Amino acid sequence: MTQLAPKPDTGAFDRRLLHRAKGATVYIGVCAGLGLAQTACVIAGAWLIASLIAGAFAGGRDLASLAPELVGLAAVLAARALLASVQEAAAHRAAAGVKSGLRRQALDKLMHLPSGTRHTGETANLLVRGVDALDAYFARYLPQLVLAAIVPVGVLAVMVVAYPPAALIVLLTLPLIPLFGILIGRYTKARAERQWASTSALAHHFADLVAGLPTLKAFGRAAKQAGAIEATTGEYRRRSMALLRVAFCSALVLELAASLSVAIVAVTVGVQLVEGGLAGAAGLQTALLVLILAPEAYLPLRNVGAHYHASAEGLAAAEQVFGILAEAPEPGAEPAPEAPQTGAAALPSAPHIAPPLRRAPTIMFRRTVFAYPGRDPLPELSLTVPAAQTTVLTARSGAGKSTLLAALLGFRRPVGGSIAFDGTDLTRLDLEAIRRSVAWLPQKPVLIDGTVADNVRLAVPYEPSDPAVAKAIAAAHAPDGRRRVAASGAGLSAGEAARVGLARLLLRADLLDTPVLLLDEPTAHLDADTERAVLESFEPYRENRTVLIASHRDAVRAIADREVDW
Ligand SMILES: Nc1ncnc2c1ncn2[C@@H]1O[C@H](COP(=O)(O)OP(=O)(O)OP(=O)(O)O)[C@@H](O)[C@H]1O
Repeated sequence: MTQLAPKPDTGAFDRRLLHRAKGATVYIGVCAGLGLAQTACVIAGAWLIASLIAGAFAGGRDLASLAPELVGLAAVLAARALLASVQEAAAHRAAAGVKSGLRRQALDKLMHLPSGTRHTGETANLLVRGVDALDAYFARYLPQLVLAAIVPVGVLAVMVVAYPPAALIVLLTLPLIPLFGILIGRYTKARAERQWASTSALAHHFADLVAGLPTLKAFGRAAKQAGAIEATTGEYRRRSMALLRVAFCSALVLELAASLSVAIVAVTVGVQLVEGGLAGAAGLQTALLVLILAPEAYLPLRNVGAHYHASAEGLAAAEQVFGILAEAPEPGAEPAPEAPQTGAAALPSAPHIAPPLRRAPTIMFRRTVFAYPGRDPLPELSLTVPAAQTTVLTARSGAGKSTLLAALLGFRRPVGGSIAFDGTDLTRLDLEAIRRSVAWLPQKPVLIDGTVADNVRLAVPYEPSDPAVAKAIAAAHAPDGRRRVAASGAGLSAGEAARVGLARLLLRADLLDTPVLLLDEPTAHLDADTERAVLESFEPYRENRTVLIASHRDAVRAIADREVDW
């Protein structure tokens, strides 16, 4: 499981989050503007209520003379409601922008990181559910944080003028709220990270389980998984409850501190009223103004504490996204291009993308060593793949043939030695350009939901013509182009799926004129007759290309110019 980055920066403002998010600074500005307006409404509302009550009960004013205050109060209440809805709309807009920006950056980065090092279920959970959890940060926590910086100042200023002793009490007790909030927040952060880790583990586990369910059923082990699921969900429940416990306790503590502080103000004001320090209608109005305003000073600070818990999960997820963004890209990787807005419409219309390698290259592995985490490194390998020839790798299973093919595309990086195309080290070449020069058939081609033809069309970065697709399908002896394929190739036999993959390779070789062909066990699932037919159709594609095939099959070895074992 990907670990959380060691140096979190998730204080009041997560600067990296705001820095990464276009428009977030504007949003903070909008929040500040709305905060000022809300503060004005709070003060005006309190003053109007105090004036109404004092006027009616101590000043002997009738309903008609109170009308201006009543209208004013209605206007203030309407303005508060309007500001709240504008705030809500701005928050959702900002959150949507930030989330899509983060997802795009993470996906761009993932495209340039070595494949196979990250669990799919976990990554999907992070970029969907995890990033969604940032809603609470942007829509709830940040606005309250801005209000917490503005409202108490405005309220205190009014209190200083109206009744300084109450202002002094609020000034002395107000810091208790953030102090308690910070103390509790330290607990929350660690717990939110643990809870997020268990969510990731749960997603990881479920994705594996669903993918492996047919196999588990065949071996009669499906029911046994219930225990494992129970343990993972139990862990998730335990950690979620622990986080909620802290959240409830925190709300209680902050509530208590605020209530006690307001009570002290109320007692002080009450004593003054009784002793005559605040006499008459004016005295009553001042007392009411102070009593109404005092809780308003504490409210945004209490809300900051409460919303911090709700936003903690999103921040823990954002931390992991930053981990991805900070990872070193593949050597030679180009900066991430702007993501296209839509699928088909964004495809380039020009049907020709010049392959950067103009002719079939000689590929050299010099004392190259590959290693997988937690495994002994594979044996050192030196090997020359001659230009414009077909080389078949026949090394034993597990020797590293697929690894070697993947390395030519930059999906695996050697830990020692080097790989060179025509004498130039791969690390000094433009990896995207190299990939555009290569047509690759992996051992298990990825198939998507659609028709066979849809799957073959994926070979090139634009919409290929129907005759070109049909030609590739025929040459690979793949099933009819109109046949439906479900996700992951369901609906096709293993041999049929391999031939759809081969058709993809042939289409790419044809249309992009790729000088390098890499094939991993292209005929592993085929009967002898189909294998012969496929290899015959493949013959013209091998001409003037550097072809590297991993295979143990005699028919494939028979077409090789060179065989390599190690
Ligand atoms: N993602 C991975 N994580 C850890 N080890 C891996 C990973 N992929 C491959 N390996 C290991 O690296 C070694 C080489 O694997 P590779 O698939 O390259 O061998 P291969 O020669 O293509 O095998 P085969 O002929 O069976 O396809 C194997 O021991 C394999 O277990």
